[in-house]
Amino acid sequence: MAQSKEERILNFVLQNAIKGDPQSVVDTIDKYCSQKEWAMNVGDEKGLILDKILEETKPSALLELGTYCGYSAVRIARLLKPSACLLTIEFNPDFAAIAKQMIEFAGVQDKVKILEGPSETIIPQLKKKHEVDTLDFVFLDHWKDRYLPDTILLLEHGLLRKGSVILADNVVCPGAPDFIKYIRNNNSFECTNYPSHVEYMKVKDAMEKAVFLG
Ligand SMILES: O=C(NCCCOCn1ccc2cnccc21)c1cc(-c2ccc(F)cc2)cc(O)c1O
Ligand SMILES: [Mg+2]
Repeated sequence: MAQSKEERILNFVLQNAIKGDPQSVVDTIDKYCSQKEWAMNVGDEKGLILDKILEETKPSALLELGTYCGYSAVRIARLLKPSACLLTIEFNPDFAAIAKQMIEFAGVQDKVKILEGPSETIIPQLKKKHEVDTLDFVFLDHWKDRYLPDTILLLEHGLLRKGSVILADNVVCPGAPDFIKYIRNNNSFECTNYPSHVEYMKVKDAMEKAVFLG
């Protein structure tokens, strides 16, 4: 069977990165995807914005929507304190299998749990099935038309608390206009826009941070 792009990315990491070194895994994926095959990782430019917001927030309970190959899960986990936990939801089983191997190679498997399936099914299960109380940090990087409905699901299920941070990738390209309209007009959120570019491209993009005010 011909290899998928995601398998080629994983194999490049297994052959070129340092096992147990999450920074080398992040750098190796960025090298492959900027020089050989584009892929929808958050990337190095937006990754630095993500890093900075994580360092300011110091979260213990995190949720990521859109694992893909595990680039942002490794990038996030490398900055977390030992007791912190990142739950990451992936819809595509092939991508989830790649991400599992990527996360284990990076050595951050103790801080990351991959949940396979659609966010609309898994979010309502987080409290009872996955022992979540409230989330300190949510990274939205899945289907762009799910950003708004899933934010509303998080609110409805009491998963946000005063100070919870939502960070959304791609609010310019591909864009999430309904999410942006809602979150910027909702007085329960304090929003900040971070202009950037689509990963590994010169095309304009941005991330949006929304702090829940309770
Ligand atoms: O499409 C993108 N991401 C989404 C993947 C599917 O996510 C599906 N998915 C993952 C969990 C999950 C849980 N529930 C439902 C669906 C769920 C995405 C796309 C681009 C992009 C930019 C320019 C282009 F010309 C073309 C593409 C860039 C990005 O950074 C992205 O993140
Ligand atoms: Mg993205």
